[in-house]
Amino acid sequence: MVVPSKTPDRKLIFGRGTLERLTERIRGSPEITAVFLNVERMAAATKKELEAAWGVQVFDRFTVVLHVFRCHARTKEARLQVALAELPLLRCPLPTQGSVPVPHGHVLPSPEPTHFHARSHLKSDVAHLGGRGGDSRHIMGSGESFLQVQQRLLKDKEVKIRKALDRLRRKRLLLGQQRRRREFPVVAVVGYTNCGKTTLIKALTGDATIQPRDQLFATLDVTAHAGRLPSQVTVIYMDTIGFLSQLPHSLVESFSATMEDVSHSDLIVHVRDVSHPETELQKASVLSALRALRPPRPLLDRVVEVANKVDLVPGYRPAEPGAVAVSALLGLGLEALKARLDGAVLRAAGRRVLTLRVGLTGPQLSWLHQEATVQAVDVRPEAGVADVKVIISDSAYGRFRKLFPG
Ligand SMILES: Nc1nc2c(ncn2[C@@H]2O[C@H](COP(=O)(O)OP(=O)(O)OP(=O)(O)O)[C@@H](O)[C@H]2O)c(=O)[nH]1
Ligand SMILES: [Mg+2]
Repeated sequence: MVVPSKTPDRKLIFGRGTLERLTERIRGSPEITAVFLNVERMAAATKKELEAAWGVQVFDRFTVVLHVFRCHARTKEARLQVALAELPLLRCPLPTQGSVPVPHGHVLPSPEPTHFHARSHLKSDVAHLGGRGGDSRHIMGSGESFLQVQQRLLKDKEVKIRKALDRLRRKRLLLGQQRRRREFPVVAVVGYTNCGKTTLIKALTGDATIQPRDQLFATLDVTAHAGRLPSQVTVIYMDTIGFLSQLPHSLVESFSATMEDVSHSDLIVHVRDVSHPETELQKASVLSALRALRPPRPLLDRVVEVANKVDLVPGYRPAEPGAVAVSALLGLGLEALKARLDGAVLRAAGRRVLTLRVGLTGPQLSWLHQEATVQAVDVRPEAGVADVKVIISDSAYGRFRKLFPG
């Protein structure tokens, strides 16, 4: 049964007739224990009204995604980001069962800084104040209404969370700088949630500690894993949070700090689940979210497209010319991908892999050993030359040509 809906920010999501049909269907189906409405946000009043009419809990995208995020948040940063995203939920008047009148001279409990399960704790902070949600009664002596106190507590909490996030962000920035100083190129692996980013990184690095899972938003923290490319260059793969189309705005904002890392990477790899019926839509949604991060132009122009899960699509051929088809799970196409990454990473770093023919008696060979990374030397004594495979920066190559013309 497909029914038309109005825009989510209007108080009514359904027309009267549709609502009646839905109510009849839901009330008549005891197996329905909850209803998910595919709208970004529902007004608190709408939610209450629908729950009263249907007798089951009703969820929107925001609450479901937030719940998934909360279940998967492991690091302090992820938990803080979830807490920050949760705050708008608390801004609606809170339910008030069991609240007590304000005792004379009651001192406001200050919000507990280490608790970030915002809803329950804040609810109890505020419940101490008593009164009905939205009540404009003044609290003795303070000159503030219930609503004002509630807003102030929430604001305090927000400031605290933002400060804590900021501290973590600065720490991460420092780590990023250290990483850059060590000069390992960073490859950011991005894609729609559940497309196989974590599985791919596991396959590329052989890191046995990585755990891909068949869940949305299994990865909620940016993690780094070292791997080696055929040119022997070591790169850091960055596993990132999956994208989801129409992700609620406040969630996007909360997690944008994490995604800043993507803008600071040397190369972006975009993984797609080509077995998914909505793979094209997912691609469009990821690319537009990526553009919104405003990464440097060259980074965006060099995105390597990976078509994953080809094992599920017999006879798959990538539609776009540059895409590399792989099965991260079965390990298909990984060598071709590594070769592509090798070229792209070196190009991003202003380096290239070249095979140069040099004379055995001249100074070129020792010059190359000094100024470039020599990977292989193939000596041809009969011709008095050697073919030298090197990774060389564009500028060093320019000097080489100048010093040893011809
Ligand atoms: N058949 C098949 N399944 C795959 C392939 N790659 C990944 N999967 C499965 O897809 C599911 C999601 O994989 P993950 O690697 O966790 O996906 P992710 O993109 O990291 O997901 P999030 O972290 O939630 O955004 C897992 O069940 C994987 O086993 C593949 O090439 N073929
Ligand atoms: Mg993952």
